[in-house]
Amino acid sequence: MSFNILISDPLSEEGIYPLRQADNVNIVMDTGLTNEQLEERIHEFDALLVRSQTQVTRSLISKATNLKIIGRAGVGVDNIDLDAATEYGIIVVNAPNGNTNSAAEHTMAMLMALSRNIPQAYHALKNQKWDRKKYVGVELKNKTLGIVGLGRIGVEVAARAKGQRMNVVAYDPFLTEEKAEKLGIGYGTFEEVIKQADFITVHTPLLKETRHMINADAFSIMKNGVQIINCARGGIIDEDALYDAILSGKVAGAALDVFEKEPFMDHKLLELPEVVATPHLGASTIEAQESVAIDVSHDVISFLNEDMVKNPVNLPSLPKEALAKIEPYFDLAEKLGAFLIDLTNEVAEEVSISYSGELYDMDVSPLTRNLVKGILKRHLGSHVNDVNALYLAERNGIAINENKTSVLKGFTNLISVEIKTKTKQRTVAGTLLNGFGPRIVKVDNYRVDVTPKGHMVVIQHIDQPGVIGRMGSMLAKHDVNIATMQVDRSDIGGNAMMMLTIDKHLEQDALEELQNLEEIKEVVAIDL
Ligand SMILES: NC(=O)c1ccc[n+]([C@@H]2O[C@H](COP(=O)([O-])OP(=O)(O)OC[C@H]3O[C@@H](n4cnc5c(N)ncnc54)[C@H](O)[C@@H]3O)[C@@H](O)[C@H]2O)c1
Ligand SMILES: O=C(O)CC[C@@H](O)C(=O)O
Repeated sequence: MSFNILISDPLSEEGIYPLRQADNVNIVMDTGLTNEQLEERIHEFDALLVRSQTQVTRSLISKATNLKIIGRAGVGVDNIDLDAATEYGIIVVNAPNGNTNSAAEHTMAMLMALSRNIPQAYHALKNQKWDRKKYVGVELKNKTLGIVGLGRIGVEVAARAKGQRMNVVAYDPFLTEEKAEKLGIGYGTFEEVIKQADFITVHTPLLKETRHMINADAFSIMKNGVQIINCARGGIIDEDALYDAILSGKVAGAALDVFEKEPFMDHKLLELPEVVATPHLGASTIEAQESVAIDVSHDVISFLNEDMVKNPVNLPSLPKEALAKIEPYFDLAEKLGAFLIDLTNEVAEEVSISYSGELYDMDVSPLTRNLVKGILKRHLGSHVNDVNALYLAERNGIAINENKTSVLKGFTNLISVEIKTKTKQRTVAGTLLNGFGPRIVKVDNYRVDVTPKGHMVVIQHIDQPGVIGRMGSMLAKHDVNIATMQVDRSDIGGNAMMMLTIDKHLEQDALEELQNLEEIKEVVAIDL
């Protein structure tokens, strides 16, 4: 199978070497497409690789009928409509580590440029002004740097600032006392941190909670003469409030690499001499660009060829070891879902999944997604995948319940699923037999032992002599060969279930003939 890949933002040529090496991809690098041109062409591609310029909007995604993966060569994915990608079953991957160092170094460069007025002094000198008085700066040593957002970049900035002999104090909802101690920094609430800082640098993503978190209220509690740096995302700082705070003298300087609207050119902030600015250059180093492009290229190739990614954004990712443990169950989970929906032959309203035995200690979320995928594919088709299965279940009003228990008799692991539809309630349970693969071991209250594969027939009947013989001859009449047969019953002469695996699909006429036998209550053909 070959794949078409579009690269719509400039990516490092060395970085996309893994893509160039793959023999089943056709790469189109076109970084000059307008939004309209992109929308016209996007259906041609299986993968789209971007940096921060291309706006991957809902409208674009809705036209991307063949798109399977969007790769973001960088961290921030705010130029990608993640909800739309998830809904359309398109996986989004990023390169979260490749530019951390460069972004941290750029932050330090901004901090130093700001504290020593380097850009302003340089600009004056270029304009024939030798002014040593005007550009007196301040030392960083013994000043307090407040870091808002102590993730990958925040941590690196903290280490570098300590190297400058600064006191570092940070706020991050996930920052614990132990972590702060280990890093040798102080910590506090948002207010506590921004109140005591001489310099404040933000390193959060742009989220609902972080949009304008540095606003007029925040400025009002900061020290007079505070200096602010934003190398994270435009919008974390309220630009109008920053402008006012600089004019009022509250803020002595600001260094900005990112802006609410980019490109950022005709803005009143740029007219202020206290503002130092770069055009979103935090990740613009040869090393970072190569590294993010390599990471994202590897993920795109391995997703297209093997369905595996390291850095998914719209799918929870598991550590390698945890994934290796849970992966063997994927097929069983999907098959149980598919089996159950064929058995009920009605749209699901509620699905309750119980994981037992050794599954108790595992992160089973990928199994739930696979199981729900198996259920939904029957009515929603092949566009259901791991990315959108839970979203589509929710959108279609299907409640998904999940529970775990460590207690289990007989098997080492068991997945039991109950499905409720408008008129039915059915259950199936399956296990992964060590060395033998997946097995269905229970259907409703009947015990079976069947590999969930190929063509099956589930027959509910009355337990009485002759049924099996009559059924066998009827199937023979339709040239249906029985591969395996299992029978279980509730009690002598009561209800019973027969489960057959057969060598071909059971046609409707054969199914109806079976159904017409007096002792038979229900016949369901299942093809997995
Ligand atoms: N200027 C550039 O070119 C450039 C380059 C790389 C990254 N970035 C941006 O830098 C930012 C940080 O990147 P990262 O790789 O360190 O991300 P990260 O995910 O490792 O860290 C983000 C941190 O922000 C914290 N956070 C979230 N909400 C918060 C809140 N309300 N208050 C305080 N902290 C909060 C998170 O807990 C996390 O620790 C992102 O916005 C990213 O897009 C910019
Ligand atoms: O692509 C870029 O240069 C910017 C990347 C940066 O903003 C990021 O979030 O990784």
